[in-house]
Amino acid sequence: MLEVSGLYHRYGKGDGAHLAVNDLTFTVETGQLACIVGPSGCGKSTMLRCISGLIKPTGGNVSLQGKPVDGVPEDLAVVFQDYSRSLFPWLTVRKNVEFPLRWRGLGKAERRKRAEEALEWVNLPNVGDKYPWQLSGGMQQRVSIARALARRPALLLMDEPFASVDAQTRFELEDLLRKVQRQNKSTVLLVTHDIDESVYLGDRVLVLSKSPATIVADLTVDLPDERDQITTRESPEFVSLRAEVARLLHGGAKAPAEVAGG
Ligand SMILES: Nc1ncnc2c1ncn2[C@@H]1O[C@H](COP(=O)(O)OP(=O)(O)OP(=O)(O)O)[C@@H](O)[C@H]1O
Repeated sequence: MLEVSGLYHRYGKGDGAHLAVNDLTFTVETGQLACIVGPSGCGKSTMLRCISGLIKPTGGNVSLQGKPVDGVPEDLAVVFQDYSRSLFPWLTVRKNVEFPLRWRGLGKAERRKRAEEALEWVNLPNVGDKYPWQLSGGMQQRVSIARALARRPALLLMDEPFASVDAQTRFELEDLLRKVQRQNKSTVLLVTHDIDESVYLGDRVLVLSKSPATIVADLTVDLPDERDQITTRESPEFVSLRAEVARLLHGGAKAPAEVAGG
């Protein structure tokens, strides 16, 4: 579904240049929930901006469904951390979810149907007529997720989507995301700096180095598909994987053969 090859990005030129992303190579398969975890400031957002076509990388290639990404692809949706700035406060929740569908040429009835359906997926069937500012932070982020899913994107990119909500809401949103992702067989690439979250959510965890970001490990999360915030997090497999990711993030190297994409 997604192929990233030798991705490299440098901001600026000459003495003031800053290398943010260095030679990233990985793929994400259809229906997979892949998490990328990396230290603060390592270049995660830069990588996502390159993948989403918002910025043109200095080097390397990104392709989605076999087509090179050059500009923002129609088949891609992004959910950002800051839900309060991504929803339009003057539109109702339903209109917010319908909004991107207008540009896909869908008629009014189809837009309405898709918006209602997506709001059901995120357990918000009765808030269509409310405005975003009448909802809690967690509910607003669920609306953002519904808006992204209503487009039925080939790839959903999520940039620290649960970093601005309280711990309890974060757990609820994590479970909701896994449920909806499984149900719709969505392909998701989620970036986080939270080790536990990456292991709990992911089918895979890609670990990034300190700046400039490069991949230090690509780990398969061998946990049961059905996950639970208490029992999964207590399981020996979870604890061991979390320790492995923490070790890698703090500079421990992994054997080259275990690093996907070289
Ligand atoms: N537009 C820009 N111009 C110049 N430098 C930039 C720009 N955007 C980001 N950087 C620099 O590139 C590096 C990586 O930034 P980026 O935001 O991609 O990291 P991040 O891992 O997403 O950070 P965080 O975890 O804090 O969100 C940082 O040193 C940052 O200062």
